[in-house]
Amino acid sequence: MTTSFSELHLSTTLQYALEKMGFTEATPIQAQTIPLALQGYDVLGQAQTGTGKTAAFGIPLIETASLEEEQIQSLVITPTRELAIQVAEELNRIGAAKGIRSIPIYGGQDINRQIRSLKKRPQIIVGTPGRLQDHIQRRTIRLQGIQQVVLDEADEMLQMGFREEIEAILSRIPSERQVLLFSATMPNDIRALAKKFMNDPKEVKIKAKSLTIANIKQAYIEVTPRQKFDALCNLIDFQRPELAIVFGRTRRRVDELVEGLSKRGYSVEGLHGDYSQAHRDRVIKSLREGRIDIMVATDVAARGLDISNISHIYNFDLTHDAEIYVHRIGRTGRAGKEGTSVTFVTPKERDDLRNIERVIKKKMKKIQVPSAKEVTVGHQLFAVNELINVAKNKQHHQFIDLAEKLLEENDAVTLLSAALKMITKETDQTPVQISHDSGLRKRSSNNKRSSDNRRKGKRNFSSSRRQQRRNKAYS
Ligand SMILES: Nc1ncnc2c1ncn2[C@@H]1O[C@H](COP(=O)(O)OP(=O)(O)OP(=O)(O)O)[C@@H](O)[C@H]1O
Ligand SMILES: [Mg+2]
Repeated sequence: MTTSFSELHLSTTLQYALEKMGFTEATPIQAQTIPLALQGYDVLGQAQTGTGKTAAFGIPLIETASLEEEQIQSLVITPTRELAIQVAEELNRIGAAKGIRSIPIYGGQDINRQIRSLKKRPQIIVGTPGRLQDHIQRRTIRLQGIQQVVLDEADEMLQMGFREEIEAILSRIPSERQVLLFSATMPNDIRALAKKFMNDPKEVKIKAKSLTIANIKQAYIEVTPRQKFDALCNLIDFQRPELAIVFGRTRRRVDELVEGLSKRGYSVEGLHGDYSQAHRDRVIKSLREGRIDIMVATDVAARGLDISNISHIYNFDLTHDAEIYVHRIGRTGRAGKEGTSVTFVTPKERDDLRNIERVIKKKMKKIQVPSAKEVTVGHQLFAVNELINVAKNKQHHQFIDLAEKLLEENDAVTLLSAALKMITKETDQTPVQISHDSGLRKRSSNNKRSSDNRRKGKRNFSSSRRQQRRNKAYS
């Protein structure tokens, strides 16, 4: 059953904006949560990655926003800076026809510049918890006019140690506000937060067999740590992703992978918390615009990022947190597109893989790493296809005279095979050393991301500060 936006009784201005964006029908999470949010209920919304949760909260915010009121009306809180930028952009697209403006507010950007843009009185602010707190304390953001608060990826913000900031922000917002909370994953501690700060929320969970979306083909390979890098190159060469994200465990791993892949001739950039915000913005933009083919990232890129042409996710390092896994692979297969993920598993990590499969309720398919010979054949087939496509699309006319001349003195097979040799990518064997990584550490009872803790619904607050430091490292 499908729901059109007109059935949701949206204003014609908004329907027009959505049509212009190419949104013809509401996704299930939108169909179920938009009416509730428009009626003023608090909403807890859970749906798989890439299924339109941003517009599910964005549409009601914009529909109810008023152009007359000269103050901030809605606040959206996101865990990462990249996400704040992306969500503000999507809200601006939805709100443009009505004249509703959203601005992103995040750490790493000049605060005075942000203060100047706040003076232009946007109706919606999308920010990361730390920087929002900063503005609230400076009184450059005033909360008394806020009618709606959205927590996007609330579970991640708690995991990152932002509980204090979020609670502090929520406790300063007028109590008659509406709170909307969205994520693809809803661990138990979110419900505790919801109980404390939401008013009898309506819970909407889009039913699915698995936590992960069906249009992502999920595979894994078994490799030793030493084989990982060559396996990655072979997979990339064989699968030929349109755009790919490779997830590494640490910043150092990410740096080494970027260096190694560049040495082998791939067009690649890295993303992690040590880079300046300007660099991070450039990398995301390059990937969006297809100026690079591969982004290697820490989990800072695991949540919410929406780049439609990402066709492949490589989990170079396994995560033992099934929720992180869900979000990582969810960077592909968005808005109905197909995607592929390949997870690298060392012999020691087999149990962790099984644990993820159990939590997501889906088995991954074991595949073999393509051999060097298969990769070579793949390169050759690709070259042949390229050649045939150029011929089919008649892009070769200016070479016809030259070809005829060449054929007077040489035979066709020799010439054609020489041409194929020239356009076939050669497998690059440049030696690359990636530092030894001891793999996943044993789960400890102190680890907040440990599934054991979650199962018991137990939270470990004592490590909150440590976690916060880690999150700064991470974001
Ligand atoms: N009704 C719709 N019709 C067509 N495309 C849509 C619709 N709603 C959203 N989209 C598009 O789908 C893509 C994914 O949406 P969005 O980023 O909101 O997903 P999400 O559910 O928040 O995923 P994640 O859990 O990874 O954050 C976006 O490019 C968005 O513009
Ligand atoms: Mg999202």
